[in-house]
Amino acid sequence: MTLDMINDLPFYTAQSDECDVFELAQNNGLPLLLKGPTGCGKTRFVEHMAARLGLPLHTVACHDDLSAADLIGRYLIKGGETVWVDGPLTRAVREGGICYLDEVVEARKDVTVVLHPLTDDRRRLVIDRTGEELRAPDSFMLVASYNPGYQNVLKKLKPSTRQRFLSIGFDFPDPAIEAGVVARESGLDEGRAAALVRLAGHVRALSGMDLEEGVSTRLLIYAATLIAGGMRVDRALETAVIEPLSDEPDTQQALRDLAASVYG
Ligand SMILES: Nc1ncnc2c1ncn2[C@@H]1O[C@H](COP(=O)(O)OP(=O)(O)OP(=O)(O)O)[C@@H](O)[C@H]1O
Repeated sequence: MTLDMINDLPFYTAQSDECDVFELAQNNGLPLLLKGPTGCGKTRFVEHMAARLGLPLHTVACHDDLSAADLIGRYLIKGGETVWVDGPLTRAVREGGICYLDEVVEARKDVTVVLHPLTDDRRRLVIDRTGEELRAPDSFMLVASYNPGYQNVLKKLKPSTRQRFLSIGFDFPDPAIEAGVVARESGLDEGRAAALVRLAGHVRALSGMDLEEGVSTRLLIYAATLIAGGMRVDRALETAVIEPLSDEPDTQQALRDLAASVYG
């Protein structure tokens, strides 16, 4: 039995010293930015660390319609009365917990500016609508993630935002670690999980195709889950890897050829 299971923590295998960095950042009231491709474990890492530190976690999936009120809160009519309802950022500040802004680069710049007084030594959240100014408790931590791989020139974090965060670069784990993660999450045996990870290595090395990004650990876990459930490997790869990665017939064929070379 692993320590994670004993403590009932969300399962997470560290890639490097990211757990120590997170803990030091949290201890010192510093915000943290996680950069890396989709499905490589950033969210799981935050869930694991929040549980390990015993802090409540409020996660926000950022998008371009997200308003400052979505983060901070708004007045709502309830039973004929107007009541103030905290947003996830305010809840995290009040509770001294963690607020995780997933894909923060999707949020409008006027929203990210709300974060500025919270992410420097002021550590304050101003709630204009209620006239409150909250001082974040020492345990409060802001964590954000983004995927630099999308190379969307229009969507970049302002330097004044990104230079308020410590940053950790994530990538897909080393093959042995990734095979362990895939096996553990799907129930597939390590040998067949390792074959999926080998295929992933080839897919991630492909260049000049219409793949915006290599196959994620998340998709490998999907494929492994289908295989563990009794699906033929080629069908599982079609559904969990090839179709999700590309709509282009030529690219799909190239992926099938790669799979054939691994599974020969
Ligand atoms: N190091 C790891 N330890 C344990 N599980 C992992 C690890 N890396 C990836 N996973 C698994 O991969 C899945 C996808 O990871 P996660 O949701 O954390 O990705 P993400 O990087 O946050 O993706 P996105 O940017 O799309 O939100 C997790 O649900 C988990 O099953």
